[in-house]
Amino acid sequence: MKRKVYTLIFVKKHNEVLLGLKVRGFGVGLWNGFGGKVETGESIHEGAKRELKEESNLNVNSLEHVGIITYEGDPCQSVVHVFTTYNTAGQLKVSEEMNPITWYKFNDIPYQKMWPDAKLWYPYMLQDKYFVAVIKYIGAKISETFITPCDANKIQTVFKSMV
Ligand SMILES: CNc1ncnc2c1ncn2[C@@H]1O[C@H](COP(=O)(O)OP(=O)(O)OP(=O)(O)O)[C@@H](O)[C@H]1O
Repeated sequence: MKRKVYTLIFVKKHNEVLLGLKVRGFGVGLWNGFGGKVETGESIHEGAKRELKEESNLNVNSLEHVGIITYEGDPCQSVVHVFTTYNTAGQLKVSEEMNPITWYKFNDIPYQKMWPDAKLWYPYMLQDKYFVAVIKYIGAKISETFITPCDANKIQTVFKSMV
């Protein structure tokens, strides 16, 4: 079975993270990082940079790969590669996909208006701790989870085996 491959990028500064409210498509009405499907012919990093630009107008040189989330069951079977960055260039702008775009303090993340799995792995992402997660959904509800911290070398090995 071929899984859809997605990227999810979190722009961070000090104790704040940039989130956008999804105004169309998958996860509409929920706050999320920036990202989308990796397209044929582009690398996962290229896809991540393109989506960040399309959705927020921000440019980024280097992204840190901090997590891999595998989603089982509904709403779809997918792999999401999670990246963070502290370094962006350009003027932040809302887009047709994300509006508004807001800095949220780490202790004020709107988990009640996000995918239900977010609160399980954001603590890792916010602390730049590498992690691997498997989340199984039945309909809109989580039925099983497995989340573990992972050292940076191991996650790179897993990542390379997937690309
Ligand atoms: C189920 N639990 C989940 N929790 C948090 N985030 C999730 C997620 N499942 C998918 N995601 C992210 O949601 C975005 C969808 O993007 P989506 O709009 O479908 O992709 P893309 O921009 O390519 O679509 P267009 O076809 O161009 O509209 C993308 O960032 C992807 O990483």
